[in-house]
Amino acid sequence: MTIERLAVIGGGAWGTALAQVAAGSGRETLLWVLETEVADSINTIGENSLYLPGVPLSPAIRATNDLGALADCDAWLVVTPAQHMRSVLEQAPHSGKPLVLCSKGIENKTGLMLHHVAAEVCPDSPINVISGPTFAHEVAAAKPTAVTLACANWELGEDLRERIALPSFRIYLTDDITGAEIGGAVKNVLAIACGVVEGSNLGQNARAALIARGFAEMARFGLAHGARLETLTGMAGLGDLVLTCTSTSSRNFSLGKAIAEGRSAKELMSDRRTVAEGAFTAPVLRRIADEQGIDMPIVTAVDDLLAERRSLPEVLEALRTRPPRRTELH
Ligand SMILES: NC(=O)C1=CN([C@@H]2O[C@H](COP(=O)(O)OP(=O)(O)OC[C@H]3O[C@@H](n4cnc5c(N)ncnc54)[C@H](O)[C@@H]3O)[C@@H](O)[C@H]2O)C=CC1
Ligand SMILES: O=C(CO)COP(=O)(O)O
Repeated sequence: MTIERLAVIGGGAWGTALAQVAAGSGRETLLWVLETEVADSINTIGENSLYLPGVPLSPAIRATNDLGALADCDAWLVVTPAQHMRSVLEQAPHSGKPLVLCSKGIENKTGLMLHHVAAEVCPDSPINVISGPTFAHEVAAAKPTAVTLACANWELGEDLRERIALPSFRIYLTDDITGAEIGGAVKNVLAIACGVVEGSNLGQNARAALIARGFAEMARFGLAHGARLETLTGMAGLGDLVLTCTSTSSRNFSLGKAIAEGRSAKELMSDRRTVAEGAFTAPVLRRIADEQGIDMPIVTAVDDLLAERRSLPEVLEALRTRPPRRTELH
């Protein structure tokens, strides 16, 4: 199928940056945003001054608050916070259009991965996923970026790639939707843990060890759910893990750092406008891992810290004194 008119659902930093990509070759792109002031700011001054300030946006982007306006578009990039995806899709006029899920998380109340949520709400739509190491401000500024596009079928994947890719936005195709989603969801929790290491001044050796052991947790969880290791070692897993575990540009990393510096997790969460998905993913990921007997000590530690169930010295001591495994992955 020819995909010409693209819509982006969600006017946070990432939705706005993806609209900038979709409009990159001057093609009209519709951006649904929740807040009227965000639509006004994009349509009048060409900037999303609330979520992506300082980035001049393409004039080919038109913002709307009306979900009904999406009916005319050929495919939708879905970029709401994970916990709001279901309710937004339920109100949108879907009718078998391809969806590309770009959010990272697991639905807390059901434990479902986002492609399962989308399939429940939009049963006639082919569901696809974009994931990878993609700080929104860099993508919006056309800095070189590569992502994984996981597709329901190869032909649709090629059509979507053709429509979305730019020289600065390189797209690798796969059919491993589960792997692409798990990589993006799990790395957010691990980025919080790396922020804790940074804020606790534990050093770069400790951070590298945490990235490696965190990846082992991602791989154990992913493989148990049918993900492929090649996906988890690619953009959507390891690539994104490295990005967000090494930079204060990551909201998740910064959250962990602030907790280690003595701020209360609950206070930090209640104060924020932007989303740190790892805080919502940690409890549900831990719950699923516990139910399925998947060993995820770093995820468990993050969940306990966020819920203020254990103190920072307690979780660090528990991680430090775990008996070493015979092999690294199992
Ligand atoms: N910012 C980034 O660099 C990247 C973000 N992502 C993912 O994209 C998703 C969206 O994140 P951002 O665009 O960064 O958001 P953001 O943190 O910049 O903004 C928050 C967004 O939440 C929306 N929101 C708040 N309450 C809502 C509700 N009740 N219903 C629907 N929407 C509501 C706001 O309208 C706004 O669009 C997340 O899953 C995130 O993990 C993925 C890759 C990169
Ligand atoms: O997912 C991201 C980059 O790939 C953005 O990470 P944060 O949500 O931690 O800022």
